[in-house]
Amino acid sequence: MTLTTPDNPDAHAHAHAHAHAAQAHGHAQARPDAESHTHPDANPPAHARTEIPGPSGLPVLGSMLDLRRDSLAAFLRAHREHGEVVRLQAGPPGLRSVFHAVFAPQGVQQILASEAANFRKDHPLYEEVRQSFGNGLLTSQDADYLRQRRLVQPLFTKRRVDGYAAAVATEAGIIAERWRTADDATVDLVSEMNRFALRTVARILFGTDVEAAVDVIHRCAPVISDYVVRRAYVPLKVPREWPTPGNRRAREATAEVTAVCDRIVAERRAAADTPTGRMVDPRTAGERSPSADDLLSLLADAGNEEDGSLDATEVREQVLIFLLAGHETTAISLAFTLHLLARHPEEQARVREEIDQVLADGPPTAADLDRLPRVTRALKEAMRLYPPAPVVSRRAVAATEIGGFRIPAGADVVVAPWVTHRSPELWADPERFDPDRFTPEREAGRHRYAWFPFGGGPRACIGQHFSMLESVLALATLLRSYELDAVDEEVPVSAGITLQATGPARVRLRPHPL
Ligand code: HEM
Repeated sequence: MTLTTPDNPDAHAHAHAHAHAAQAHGHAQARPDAESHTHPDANPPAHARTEIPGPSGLPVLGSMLDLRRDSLAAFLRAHREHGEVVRLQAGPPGLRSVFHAVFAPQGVQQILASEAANFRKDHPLYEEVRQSFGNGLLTSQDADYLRQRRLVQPLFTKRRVDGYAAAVATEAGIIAERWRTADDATVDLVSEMNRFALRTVARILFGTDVEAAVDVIHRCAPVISDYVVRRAYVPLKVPREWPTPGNRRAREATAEVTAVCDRIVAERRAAADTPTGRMVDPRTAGERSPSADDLLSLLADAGNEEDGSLDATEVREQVLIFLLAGHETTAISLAFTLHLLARHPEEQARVREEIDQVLADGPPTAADLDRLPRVTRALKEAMRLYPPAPVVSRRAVAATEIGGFRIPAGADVVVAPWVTHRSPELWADPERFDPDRFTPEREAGRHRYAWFPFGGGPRACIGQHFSMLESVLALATLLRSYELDAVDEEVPVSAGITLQATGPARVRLRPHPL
């Protein structure tokens, strides 16, 4: 897999220097990496076309209803009918919101990587996410972002991530055990994997004291996510303070998750003097065991520092962002991998054969990761068909050119793994589940941004290595214990902040002899 986020902590110093240089131009948002060249003053060449094609939609509402009803289908149709750069408009004249969608890998690379400094997280969707979930690593920009990323990066180096394998295997083992008592031997993968991923990220990043948070996040996160997405695309927003039922529901849900995060932080602070709760120096964090220097320790410690590297609100917001970003995405990729394998028994048998050959009696370890390429390929193919972050949004600072079209300054722009991953120009028979698309030979011939479930460039997912490890080990644990038959053939989806399964993905379980 091509991954863009460097594990090497040295990359920070390098990136930092770049970011400062970019800041001097007034647009730095990020930690540019080797891939990223900033063109903050980019002027599109005169020959760039200003008329961007796109659906005209309804005379008054434009594409609003299509986008509301099924934005993923609307994007696919826009690509099919209008090409690689499309202009969409929604809402009545005067209140119309206009945005651009870019589908070709070259354009995606420009937005996420090579012109990353010109494409900021100022898009209305990110503004709403920021207001609801706070200024954590996913949403912050500029100096705040650099500070936060430097602080948490040591938790995501390869060595640290390998150290999380035991906790992942334990949590996956708990799910496998739970399934032994499932009613009618049938489970819904969507809710099962949600629970697994939330418990796992909570355990790894926050220690073991988060049981209470699991239920609250489970219940409240979807309410807040729905609210955020609904607000992001309406031309005229009702102020958040008004006492409408929608505002009230979202406010109550936010208050609950905030209280839970505050409680987690407070409990850890109270335990700070005990040997297990000891705060540590983030500079030496990599040298210690995961339980003694998890995310919460790093954050709480930084929150204590006199130079104010993180204030109390930032600590809580970081906790919240990591709980959310760290579970829904992995959960959906796991659920769809298992469900696709349940729908493709021959592929499931090939994957299981590999697992049976590779795994010894005990739980899987990080060392098994490279020895399970078939499992990894099935996971990557599931993330192609069901990218957990189906759409990623930005706002252009300066005008630029993409694919021969002029993107104006201030334009809202989205890239959509959902569409690029299904483009017939890039993927033969794109709807077919075919894990062999991800053999090393076939991957080598592909554009870096033909497959980008983790985003790319300086703001690529910090959790990607962890998520891959977690998913492969969980798949190995579950598939070596159970054979799966699909009960639901199709699982309906919609685009929230992450991809949402809007129906169950049930499978029937048959114990697989060990
Ligand atoms: C299949 C699993 C996952 C997928 C598909 C995924 C996808 C993404 C994508 C597309 C982005 C970039 C968003 C943008 O450019 O606007 C991102 C960023 C991020 N993800 Fe993930 N993610 C996954 C798992 C995780 C996990 C397990 C964690 C935490 C433990 C995590 C934490 C984050 C954070 C904090 C960011 C912001 C990083 C930054 O801007 O520096 N993600 N993720």
